[in-house]
Amino acid sequence: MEVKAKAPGKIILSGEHAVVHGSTAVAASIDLYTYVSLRFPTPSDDDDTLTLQLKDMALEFSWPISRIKEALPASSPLSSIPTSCSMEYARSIAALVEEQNIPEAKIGLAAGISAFLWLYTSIQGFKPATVVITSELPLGSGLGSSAAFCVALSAALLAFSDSVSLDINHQGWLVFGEKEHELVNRWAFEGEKIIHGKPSGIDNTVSTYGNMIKFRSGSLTRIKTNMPLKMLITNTKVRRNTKALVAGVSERTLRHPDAMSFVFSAVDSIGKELSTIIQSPSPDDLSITEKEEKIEELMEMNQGLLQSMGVSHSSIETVLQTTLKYKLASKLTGAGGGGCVLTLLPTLLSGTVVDKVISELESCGFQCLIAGIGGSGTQIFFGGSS
Ligand SMILES: Nc1ncnc2c1ncn2[C@@H]1O[C@H](COP(=O)(O)OP(=O)(O)O)[C@@H](O)[C@H]1O
Ligand SMILES: C[C@@](O)(CCOP(=O)(O)O)CC(=O)O
Ligand SMILES: [Mg+2]
Repeated sequence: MEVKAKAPGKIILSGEHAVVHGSTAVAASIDLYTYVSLRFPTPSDDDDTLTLQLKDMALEFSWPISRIKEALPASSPLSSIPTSCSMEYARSIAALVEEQNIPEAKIGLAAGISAFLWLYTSIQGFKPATVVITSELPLGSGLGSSAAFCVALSAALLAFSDSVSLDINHQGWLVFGEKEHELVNRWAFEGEKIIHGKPSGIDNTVSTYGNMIKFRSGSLTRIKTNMPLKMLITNTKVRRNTKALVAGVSERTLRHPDAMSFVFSAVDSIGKELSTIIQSPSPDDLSITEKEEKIEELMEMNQGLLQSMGVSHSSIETVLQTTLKYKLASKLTGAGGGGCVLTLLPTLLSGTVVDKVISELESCGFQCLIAGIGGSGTQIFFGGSS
């Protein structure tokens, strides 16, 4: 029995960090995916282990099922309702992760492996299986690799659970229905909590549903748009950790509650205005160029507010200054502190300018890509190959 699942990464057009504190944010899926394949052994395989292979990194982690049963609280009933990982369970999982001797340079993976063990044992219990992960997303760069990982994992695990009933004979990639989407999203959020500490839920939500969304306090509004949005994504290649950056903003908020509440409120207004512009039918009173100019201004304002939250970085500032030379507006995307920067590429911008700005950014050691925006959310595929 085998199932594959895929889930996309994302860009946040406005509102990262502030969304954790209740502000409106706007995000879109991108056409870079994390893939999870889940296979249960047949009795003749005589395999009684749970194995996690991280293919891109050539890493494999494996636990005898007897060891997992010994380490984790025996009375963890399989739950059809997504539940949070208790402190006690988290400690037991941490012991299982520590035994794997993760290379020091890859210690950031411990959080992802813990989320894996939580989601696996909560949805599938103590069954042997092999789970293989591959990803087109850079990890820890603001493109939502943690959410894509949790969403694809939850989708694969739920595909073979009693909580959903699916046509396992379906040919090709299958899109979940509303009920399954909700379940995947809620489980993925529990995984994100293990990785991020205090996630807003925007990343797992846009990875589950795809397209473009407006998100505020846990609820999503789908954004319908005919506007062709083209963004250059520049990866500064400065790795950072979302959990630490989110905690840093919370600490600043505790120190300066009044000032920060104005910052969050300004970000909220930016998100609302941005979604109105993106959704306004074309052609209307605003031409595409006028809309793009407004979006550029909102992006610049959002970047200024992110800077005042303390999540910019010298590498991000270099990208901003470089793109500004070409009169292009940019903002960081995701948690900041390094990671990726978005630059709006207006419809009428010539290819020559795009080539020039990319080559200047690349000469600084950054990596540029133009991803498709607003594609499909999570999907599953029954059977061996896709
Ligand atoms: N393909 C993957 N395999 C294992 N762990 C992953 C994978 N993708 C993401 N993760 C986990 O998520 C962490 C990165 O998440 P985060 O700091 O939120 O950055 P981002 O979500 O922007 O990539 C990694 O350090 C790892 O723990
Ligand atoms: C900073 C934040 O708004 C987005 C984090 O995105 P990423 O993990 O850096 O891709 C956190 C959140 O909303 O959960
Ligand atoms: Mg993340």
